[in-house]
Amino acid sequence: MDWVRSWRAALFSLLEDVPVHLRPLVASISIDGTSATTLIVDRNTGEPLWRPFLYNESCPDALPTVKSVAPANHTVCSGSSTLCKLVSWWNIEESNKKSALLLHQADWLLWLLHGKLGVSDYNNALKVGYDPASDSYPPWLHSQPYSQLLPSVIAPGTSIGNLKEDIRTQFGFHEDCIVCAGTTDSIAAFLAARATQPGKAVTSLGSTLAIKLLSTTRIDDARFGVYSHRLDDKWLVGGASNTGGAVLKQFFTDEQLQKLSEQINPMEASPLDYYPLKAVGERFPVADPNLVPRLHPRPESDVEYLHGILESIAHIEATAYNLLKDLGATQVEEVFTAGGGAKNEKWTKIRERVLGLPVSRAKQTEAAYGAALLALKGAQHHSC
Ligand SMILES: Nc1ncnc2c1ncn2[C@@H]1O[C@H](COP(=O)(O)OP(=O)(O)O)[C@@H](O)[C@H]1O
Ligand SMILES: O=C(CO)[C@H](O)[C@H](O)COP(=O)(O)O
Repeated sequence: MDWVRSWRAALFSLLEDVPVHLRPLVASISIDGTSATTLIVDRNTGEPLWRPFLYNESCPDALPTVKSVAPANHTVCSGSSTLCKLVSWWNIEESNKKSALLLHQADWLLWLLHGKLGVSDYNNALKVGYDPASDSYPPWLHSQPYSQLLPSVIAPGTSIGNLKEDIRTQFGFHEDCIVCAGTTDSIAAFLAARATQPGKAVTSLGSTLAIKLLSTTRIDDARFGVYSHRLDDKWLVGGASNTGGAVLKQFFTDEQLQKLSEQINPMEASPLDYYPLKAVGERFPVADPNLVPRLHPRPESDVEYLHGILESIAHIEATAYNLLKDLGATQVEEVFTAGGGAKNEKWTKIRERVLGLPVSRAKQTEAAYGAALLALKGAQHHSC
């Protein structure tokens, strides 16, 4: 799979999809990307020098080096962190080190639109080691030879520049249309839910299960895959589990999920106890690269099987929220749901019972809506 080509093609096909009469009205554009999806590109041309490292890839070979330079239990001390991907590349690459630049998926796609190479945002840059509290790369990272690859970092939603002229004229966008720094996919989902009070949380039930709780305290603990993203003057505390919709997809189509779910009684606890994963390895609330999926015994009834999987994922979610409480985050009061799993009302009821909290579908469940809100913020700020 040529990921980079397909991402570029998807971006331009989306621009094509904007109705022609609306294009001149677009004031601002932003993009969210999958967190820790990492590209090493040529700093002059922007062309990839290496295949992209995907968000869920692990580079355990780099972990000892990273642990030797980073503070204990720092977010980068996980095999799937962006920094481990960078160090892994640095250790195997011979020739292109001087001309290389690191970008995240959203940074690179935004660069295609604004043309200024080397800009990231402090959400995407967290897992490469950027410190959003001091708004800088820490000295332990700056002193490493591979720090020369790090992009400059600005706040999500900040205007980077105007939409490139060739794209503007090709598609008919306005000459004042700006391109703003983006964020990660699950932060965009949080923004889409418009949860603004500490104690409000968003669980993204997409291919994976990502949790974000708005907290006044910051918590980072790689032992459990817990980290905090900055959201203005507060913290989005949470983590991402490898469980989620991708596991459901292995067994059921979306139509089957809908039909089978209708037959589940969500008030009844399933006796089945699974740890649903697509492959070996978990990030949060247990950080264990060797955790083995548990999806057996499989009952004859597909309804019972699905009930067991949905309930088991709800238990992982409950463990995650309890862990955040134990580590000192603001107490969770209410959970909104985003992503493909948000439409499953039976699952919402199961989760409400297991979590002991009010759970509802977010008004906007698409991360792209959150990216659009960031673009709006950028446009408003730009015009002031
Ligand atoms: N009715 C449903 N109940 C639970 N999960 C569902 C349902 N319909 C779709 N899904 C799951 O939603 C996931 C897709 O959600 P989406 O947010 O688009 O994922 P991604 O994280 O890949 O963007 C699929 O993995 C699918 O199994
Ligand atoms: O698993 C994921 C990819 O779908 C999560 O969305 C991602 O890892 C969450 O990262 P972040 O908290 O940095 O947004």
